[in-house]
Amino acid sequence: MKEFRKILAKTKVSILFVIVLLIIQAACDLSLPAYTSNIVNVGIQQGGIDSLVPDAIRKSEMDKVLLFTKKEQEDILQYYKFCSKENLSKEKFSSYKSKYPIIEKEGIYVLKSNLAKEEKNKIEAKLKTPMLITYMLSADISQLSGKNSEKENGDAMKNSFLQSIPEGTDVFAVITKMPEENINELVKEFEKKFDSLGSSITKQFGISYLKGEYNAINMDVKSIQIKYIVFTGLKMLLVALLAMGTTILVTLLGAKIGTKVSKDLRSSVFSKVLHFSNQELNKFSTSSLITRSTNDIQQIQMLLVMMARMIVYAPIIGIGALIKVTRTGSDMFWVIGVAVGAMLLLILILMQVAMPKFKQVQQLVDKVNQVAREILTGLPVIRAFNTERYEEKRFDGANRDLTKVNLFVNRVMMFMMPTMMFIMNGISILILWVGADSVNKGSMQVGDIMAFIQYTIQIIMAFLMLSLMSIILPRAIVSAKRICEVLDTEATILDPDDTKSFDNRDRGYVEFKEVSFRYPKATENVLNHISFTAKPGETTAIIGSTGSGKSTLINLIPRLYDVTEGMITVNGIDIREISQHNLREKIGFAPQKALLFSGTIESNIAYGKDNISDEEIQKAARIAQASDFIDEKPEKYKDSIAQNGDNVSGGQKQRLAIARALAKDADIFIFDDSFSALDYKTDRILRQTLKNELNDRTIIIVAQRISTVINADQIVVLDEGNIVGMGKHKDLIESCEVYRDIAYSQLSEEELMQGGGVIA
Ligand SMILES: Nc1ncnc2c1ncn2[C@@H]1O[C@H](COP(=O)(O)OP(=O)(O)OP(=O)(O)O)[C@@H](O)[C@H]1O
Repeated sequence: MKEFRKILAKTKVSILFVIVLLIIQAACDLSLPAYTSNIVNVGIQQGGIDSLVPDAIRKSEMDKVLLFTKKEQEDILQYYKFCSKENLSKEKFSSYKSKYPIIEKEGIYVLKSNLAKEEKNKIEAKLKTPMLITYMLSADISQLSGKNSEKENGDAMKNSFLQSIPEGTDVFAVITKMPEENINELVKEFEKKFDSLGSSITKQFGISYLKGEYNAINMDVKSIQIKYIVFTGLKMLLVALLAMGTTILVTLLGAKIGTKVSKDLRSSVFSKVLHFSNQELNKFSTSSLITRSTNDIQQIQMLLVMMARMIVYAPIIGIGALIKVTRTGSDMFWVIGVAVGAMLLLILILMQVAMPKFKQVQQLVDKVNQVAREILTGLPVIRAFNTERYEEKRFDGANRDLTKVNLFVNRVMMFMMPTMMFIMNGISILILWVGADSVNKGSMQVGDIMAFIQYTIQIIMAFLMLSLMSIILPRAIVSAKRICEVLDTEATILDPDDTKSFDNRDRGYVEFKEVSFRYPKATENVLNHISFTAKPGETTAIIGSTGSGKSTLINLIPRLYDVTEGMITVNGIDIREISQHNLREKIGFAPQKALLFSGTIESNIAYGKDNISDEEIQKAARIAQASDFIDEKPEKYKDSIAQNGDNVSGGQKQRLAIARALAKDADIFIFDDSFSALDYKTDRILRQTLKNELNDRTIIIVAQRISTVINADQIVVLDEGNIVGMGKHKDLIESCEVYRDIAYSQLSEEELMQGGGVIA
């Protein structure tokens, strides 16, 4: 987990950058519904007039308005410039005339430019009520307002207020003469009525008043509307482009983070595995390690790519949309509860039905993989035993099971999309239904309903994204755990802090001192108190029945496992005190199972030594008795070797593995049953050449054949992990029963007396 965190920490900056981008994207996405609402409310319904502060107003009209706010008169007028034919220069006058044609007849107040929003809000607060009262008391209300609802409301208010005034009297002339207290009372009465009408309707009154005033000034009202719609549309377009840009960047970065993390994880897992001893390798199994470094890492990559989009974005947009919805001031909040509830119910039902099947799918995929691998690797055996039919049926069964569950899961998930669309459309209808009433009451505008629908959909989508993550997340968590298991496993074979080094003049002097060994988790020792010495210039052979511990014994020398008791020394130094690299440099090893790598004959022989010359390669091949068959190949040493060395015979493979060990020019050579696939003649010549060419090196040979060991300087006889005999052939034949049994089972007495008849 520690290393996993370390890998994620490397992408911390990119992840932070993605979060910032997602916040920008969410801000853009969240502002789009507000723009739509503004286009509908202000652009279409209010003719592009967005505030109740008149840009220009006739002097006569301003005088009427100011009647109802005498105390604030100066405060309001400071934001306006009075313009008339008399106080403007000729040029200014003509420019004002083109904009406000009425100026020819009457002076006007023009709002000062560059006013801050707060200042405008302040003016609006002061002017709104007086302007509305002026509107209500205007004689030609029916002309000013095109809407029936406004006309009805306006007429009703006007009639109730003006009952006391005789018909035909100028209302404003009367009010001008009224004492200030009476005017204040009048204003209060109107305020009460405005409050009862609702903010949306009173705003519409104010807008209607302004439209009428602008018409009276002969301003180009149409162009105000078009300007507002085009300007807001352009802003919307910019925001949408910004959202698009951030989406592309986030996707790119998400993919980059995902691939980088998976690349780093793959290298970490791989370098960890390379340092594993056989003990750790056995613990995980090779196929599981392959799956962990491919499929499991792929799951993490997928999660990281999606995480940016879903886990981070969904809460931002969900919470953002909730805040925006509350700001609309609507009382339809409960609709969101209904929507989210319906969504959660749908997801819950689907999860209940589909989730167990998801797990089953994974298990069935494993099964199909296992059967396919078994069949593909065992094809020669299947053909030899004519069991193609049976295997076909076996594969078909596994395949069919997987298809069945997959189809079920897909059918269930198929319901998800249409049902989700149904819920979304249903919720939209519900919002329209409830919202229509709010519009009627004047507490909401049409554009607000549109924005409300869009925000609700954004909230639903956020929940949906999070629930989708709940499907992907458990799988990725399992994969992360499997990867961490590998990363957290410490190799049991480690270099000491202070390593000793060999004296370069010494050859390899190998000594086993009372060595015992037990495999991890095994209950009994495989080797017991083994003590012997393998000296330079001598061949030490190890012989014993199958399972007696021969391979185990020699695997201890290059520290593929560590001894459990006793010690092994090379040139007098405990091999655990030397670095693994230095120790293994000293050893040329030909394992029991000759394993070649894909490449050429040359690359395989040169595998263990840097900067090896062609002569050295050819010499190693010659000693290993491989040059004859190599020379027959069309491309000789450049001839290709397939994966696992599948395009050469068993004997040829062994000879190349021996050549590879020899090319290393080491001090200690270990051959683990490496001559078993060789014919007797080659075996004999090879041993003879080895003896001649490597006369100052330590040779350790594990063998089953008595003829291979008969001429060794020292033969160690193993039986059930114990040394039961040690010495030369002649002595052992007389003194060691186990050796004698092996010998007699392979050669006739006569051959044995002649020294095997095959001994060089
Ligand atoms: N990785 C392992 N984990 C547990 N036990 C093991 C492992 N490898 C080998 N053994 C056991 O250790 C014993 C000795 O095995 P080893 O391979 O050393 O025998 P061997 O003499 O080389 O046999 P052969 O001649 O058949 O290659 C056997 O009983 C075997 O089952």
